[in-house]
Amino acid sequence: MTQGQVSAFAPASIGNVSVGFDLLGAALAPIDGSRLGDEVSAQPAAAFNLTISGRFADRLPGVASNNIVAKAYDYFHQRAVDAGHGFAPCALHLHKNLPIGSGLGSSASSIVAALAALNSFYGEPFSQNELLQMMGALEGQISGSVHYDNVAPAYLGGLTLMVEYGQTIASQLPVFADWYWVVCYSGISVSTSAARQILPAEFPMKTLLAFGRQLSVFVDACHRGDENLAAAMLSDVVAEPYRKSLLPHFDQCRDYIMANNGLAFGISGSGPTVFAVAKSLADAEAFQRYLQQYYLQNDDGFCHICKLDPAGTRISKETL
Ligand SMILES: Nc1ncnc2c1ncn2[C@@H]1O[C@H](COP(=O)(O)OP(=O)(O)O)[C@@H](O)[C@H]1O
Ligand SMILES: N[C@@H](CCOP(=O)(O)O)C(=O)O
Repeated sequence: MTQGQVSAFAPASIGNVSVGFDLLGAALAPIDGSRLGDEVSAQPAAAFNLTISGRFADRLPGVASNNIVAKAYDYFHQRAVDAGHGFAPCALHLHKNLPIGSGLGSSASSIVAALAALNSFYGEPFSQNELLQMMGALEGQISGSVHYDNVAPAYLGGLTLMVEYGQTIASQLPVFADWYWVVCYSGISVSTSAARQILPAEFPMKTLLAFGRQLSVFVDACHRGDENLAAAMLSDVVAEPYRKSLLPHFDQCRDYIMANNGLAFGISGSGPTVFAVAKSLADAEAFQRYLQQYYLQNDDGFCHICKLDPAGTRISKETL
């Protein structure tokens, strides 16, 4: 156990990235250097305690034990004890920067920051893959089913493809470094669990074939560095047709972006955040201005120009 404080920052993420429902995710880093993600700190304490601060702290469950960070602590503790590790309590602090129910992987960011901070604080009892499995299990408690497309990019960084075979949960794809990812959170909340429930339980064969073709061609195009082909595949035949009805002005914004050099436009995770992909900073700035004018619904909303975050979760340590 570390004697000082350990902090972990986990970035916001785009789930699905249009083409890979539950299978593809991307970590985000605003180009203005702002920290779009949650941070959790652990420090020695006589008993467990969770304190919370940050812009969206007041939107979280009033009872701290219902916070996913407290659940992450209990789960980590149980798993450590089961694995035969000693365990002295610690206190956690959550800095909640991400809006809840935003489609930016808000719960995933808290989960990843909490488990990464705890693992570092207790001297890395769990491997990266064990920790990712634990992150997926906690995310499943919130959304109703295990999906790694937010926790994996938030932890590992970059553009992550879910493997879920043998010991490998996710692998990182090559990225197009010059792409800008403009993300716009409208300011309203959409529950991931509810947005999963409106999807059909079964899809027609035509949709299945389109989904398989687009995802596999996208992955192949990333590996071959064919950005036009990769961008052409970035559309969502699974969730967007059903979920866009929850998102005012979605079609209008897509029409503008795609008519003005946009490479792609889609729903980030389960929404309401949307993302637009631009090839130049000038295009990204134009998309940001348009989305700020037409997609924002209230003062909680925001719009960031991002690059993909190659680093994922960052750990910092302060010794006493
Ligand atoms: N630290 C936390 N961060 C985000 N959501 C949390 C946290 N702790 C508990 N929750 C609850 O988990 C649910 C998250 O909802 P969800 O729609 O999955 O959000 P998101 O898509 O932003 O991750 C909400 O009911 C929220 O109150
Ligand atoms: N694949 C999931 C992603 C949910 O992302 P979130 O940021 O809305 O939690 C889904 O589409 O349900």
